Amino acid sequence: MDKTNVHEVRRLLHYRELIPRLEEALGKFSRRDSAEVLQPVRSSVPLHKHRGFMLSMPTYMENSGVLSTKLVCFYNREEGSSLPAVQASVLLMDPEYGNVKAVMDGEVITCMRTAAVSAISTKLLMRPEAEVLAILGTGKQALSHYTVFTEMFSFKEVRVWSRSGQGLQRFCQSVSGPVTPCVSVEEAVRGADAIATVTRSTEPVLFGRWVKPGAHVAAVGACRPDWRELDDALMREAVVYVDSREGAMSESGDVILSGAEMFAELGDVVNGTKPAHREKTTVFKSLGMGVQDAVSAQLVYDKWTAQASKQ
Ligand SMILES: NC(=O)c1ccc[n+]([C@@H]2O[C@H](COP(=O)([O-])OP(=O)(O)OC[C@H]3O[C@@H](n4cnc5c(N)ncnc54)[C@H](O)[C@@H]3O)[C@@H](O)[C@H]2O)c1
Ligand SMILES: O=C(O)[C@@H]1CCCCN1
Repeated sequence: MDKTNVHEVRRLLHYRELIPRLEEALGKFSRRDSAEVLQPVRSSVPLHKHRGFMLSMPTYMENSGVLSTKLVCFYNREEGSSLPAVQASVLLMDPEYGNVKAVMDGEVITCMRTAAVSAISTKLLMRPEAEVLAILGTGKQALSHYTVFTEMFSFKEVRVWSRSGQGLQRFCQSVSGPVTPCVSVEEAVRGADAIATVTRSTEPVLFGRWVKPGAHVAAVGACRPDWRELDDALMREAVVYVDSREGAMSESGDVILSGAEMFAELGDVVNGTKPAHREKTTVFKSLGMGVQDAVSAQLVYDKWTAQASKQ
């Protein structure tokens, strides 16, 4: 298999197949069994001139025979820039021979697996009677979060906020279901039961004083140790879950700078070794993990080879 392009990955990847695999992978990761998942903290190279970073995300799942690495560049672009904020490729390798089996587009994988993991955190940590979802940001992640959240849950209202009026308009035109555009973050999140923060902000946009007690926040942006999306009050009041403790300690400004305690990894909740505090305000601080890309790429590869062998 050579280069699998964006359209091919989009055609082959579906949330209904991806979500159970990701949930299983989160559980495996949190067991810290090196035969299940070996995933060192990713390395990061700053691209100062272009206000970006390159991340290298190797992962080995010995028991499943999956060896992969994602290479991803992300940028803190000016608003309105036509250049992409995130570009990625995923390499799948044969662990015995060391050859590359597939190189595939990583942008769709990044969008879908990140939104799917936020949906898993929301499934596990949101109150069952939830009615209102708020999405902060209107970029690629906002779209994938809208798609999977409206597929998985039955919210009565989905609100969205963007600091860019144009972005808000584009988002509302491109989604297939109902959405309420909001002019301020406060208007979007007041009374919301679930909130997804998917911005490129480097300073807090979501403040604890606006958040309904018992709400669940899936915090996806702010992936640098000095970047924030959530304020100290929210971080300290909420029960904080992370994807990886090591990752959060090295990369999450919201965790490091607030001094908030990390209660558990999402995988601990999947494994039943830590409780899901649905009754409390919860934050899931997502940074993204190589194992999420590994299982997503393997799923694409399996479906691609199964189809190719029938032709
Ligand atoms: N946790 C993960 O696994 C993961 C994966 C991919 C991307 N991300 C991060 O998620 C964020 C969104 O990614 P994307 O691909 O949707 O980017 P994008 O560029 O497509 O969208 C970014 C959105 O943030 C808004 N924005 C930019 N600067 C802002 C500011 N200062 N305040 C408020 N809003 C601002 C933009 O208007 C836009 O709506 C980025 O920070 C990215 O690094 C995280
Ligand atoms: O895990 C990822 O793929 C992302 C890419 C962009 C920055 C944060 N992490």
